Amino acid sequence: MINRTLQQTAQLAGGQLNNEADANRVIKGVGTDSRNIEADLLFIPLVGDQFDGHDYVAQVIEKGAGGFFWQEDHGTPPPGPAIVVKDTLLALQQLAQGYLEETGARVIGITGSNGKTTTKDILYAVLSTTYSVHKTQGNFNNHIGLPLTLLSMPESTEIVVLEMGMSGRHEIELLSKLARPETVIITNIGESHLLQLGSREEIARAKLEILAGLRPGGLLVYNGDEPLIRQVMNEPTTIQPEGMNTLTYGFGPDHDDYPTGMLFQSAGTVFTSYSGSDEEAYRIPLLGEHNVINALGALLIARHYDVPEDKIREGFAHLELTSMRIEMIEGISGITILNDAYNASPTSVKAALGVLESMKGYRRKIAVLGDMLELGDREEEYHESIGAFITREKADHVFTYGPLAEYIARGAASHLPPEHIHAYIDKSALIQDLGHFLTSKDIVLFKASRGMKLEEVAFAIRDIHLSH
Ligand SMILES: CC(=O)N[C@H]1[C@@H](OP(=O)(O)OP(=O)(O)OC[C@H]2O[C@@H](n3ccc(=O)[nH]c3=O)[C@H](O)[C@@H]2O)O[C@H](CO)[C@@H](O)[C@@H]1O[C@H](C)C(=O)N[C@@H](C)C(=O)N[C@H](CCC(=O)N[C@@H](CCC[C@@H](N)C(=O)O)C(=O)O)C(=O)O
Ligand SMILES: Nc1ncnc2c1ncn2[C@@H]1O[C@H](COP(=O)(O)OP(=O)(O)OP(=O)(O)O)[C@@H](O)[C@H]1O
Ligand SMILES: C[C@@H](N)C(=O)N[C@H](C)C(=O)O
Repeated sequence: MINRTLQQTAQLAGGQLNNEADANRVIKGVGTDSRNIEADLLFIPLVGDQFDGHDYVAQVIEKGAGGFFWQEDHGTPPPGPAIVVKDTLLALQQLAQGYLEETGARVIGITGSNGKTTTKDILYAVLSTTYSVHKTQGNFNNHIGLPLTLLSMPESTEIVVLEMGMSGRHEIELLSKLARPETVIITNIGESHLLQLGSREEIARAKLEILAGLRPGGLLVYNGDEPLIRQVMNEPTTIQPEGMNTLTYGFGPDHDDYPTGMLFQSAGTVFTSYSGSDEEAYRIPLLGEHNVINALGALLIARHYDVPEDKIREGFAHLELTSMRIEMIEGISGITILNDAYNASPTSVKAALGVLESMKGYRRKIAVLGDMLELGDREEEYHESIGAFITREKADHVFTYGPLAEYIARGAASHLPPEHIHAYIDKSALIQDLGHFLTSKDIVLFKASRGMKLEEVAFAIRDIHLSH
């Protein structure tokens, strides 16, 4: 994490030290929440929708904070190690950019509608076998989270892997220009945040903003099965760096890397892929075709960074995936849970149902699906189409949760008999009925948008069924 004097910090952030006597105080790390501030941290008070961080500066001084930013439009700063800035958010971003430049860490940026976190975790595992690597923690992927990620980076970091998220245009452009990546990857173009963007073409344009900060001669790796990426890349308004190189991955031999075989096992996937001249075999502790595709993207980048093949396999073997991304929970009562409840969009729900379909040897397959949010004015149509996608090979029963998910139930009637379709609005009723419904050797998938907090149902079922 950043470790600088207040004088150095002020220079990096474009601020002014309020008291020269504080010039040589040292800050070790930054924080934006007074409730988590510890001694020596730099407190950065952000002005948010609910709170103004400036109201908590006195508290952080009492806690022994190493210093704090103070936005100049908030009047005179309270006594203490203050750095006065025009805008605390901009100062956070500028400090992060300056620190990144001083460390010299090489930047890999990841964006896409689905798979950013998964691909980040895969890349981190593989690159860490060979380099000192830092990565986005959790889902800190926006105009606040990305700078905080950079400022938490050890000085010795060689490569930093940054998730770049968006729910509107020009958000990724800001992140890319801040981080100046040398390599970027676009995982896919789905439907996430369609409400704000209006079309998949606009989603693609938002994702291609990642090229705005790509260094000259930089590398773009992308999912070649998504035609919108190449289409938008070739639009005259799309910013591209001079000498940009590209690599594609996906299904089929017209990509730089593609799977030639996949074997789905109970707790992982074995796949062979063809890249350049050789066909190589790998195993990932992940489920689903979509995670093979995520792994292919990471493979291309790992080879670009000269990670030896044996180290790539070692990285795959030690991969630790962020929770609630097709997370398998098995228990002594014989019920298996697939917790994929972090978020949901039509593309990712179809991917998850594909995983359920590939699972063999279970008595019944049950899909518990909640509302998919932020899909715009065609949301009901999207939900009904997911229902119609559920064949008996994918699920024997479907439980829906939420008002939009009732359209999933409606669509499910295309293939499932009415007694196999169960719609709920009340979470506790769902927990109770599902808890009684599930029996040994059932496998149950949970998937819904973040706002539905469907993991609460998954954890309740776990606690009912897997603890005894
Ligand atoms: C600014 C901030 O960090 N807010 C967090 C805070 O929100 P809350 O509403 O409670 O407070 P305010 O924002 O009003 O507070 C202002 C500051 O005051 C601090 N403060 C408050 C009280 C107090 O007693 N002391 C204080 O110091 C406070 O800490 C603020 O700094 O808490 C929420 C609950 O924990 C947080 O969720 C909220 O964080 C916001 C949303 C945020 O952006 N956090 C980033 C660090 C981040 O990266 N969060 C990611 C999620 C990012 C995300 O959603 N990405 C999108 C794509 C990008 C969309 C883009 N348009 C966008 O706006 O994000 C995606 O789809 O992935 C995460 O946490 O996972
Ligand atoms: N390549 C992919 N194609 C389709 N769906 C995917 C893909 N990768 C992951 N998913 C699905 O998307 C869900 C979220 O995965 P992940 O967190 O990696 O995506 P993300 O892009 O980081 O999401 P967010 O933008 O919300 O942070 C997973 O649980 C899985 O269901
Ligand atoms: C939480 C955010 N990353 C996201 O994915 N939002 C959509 C709407 C979801 O939760 O499905």
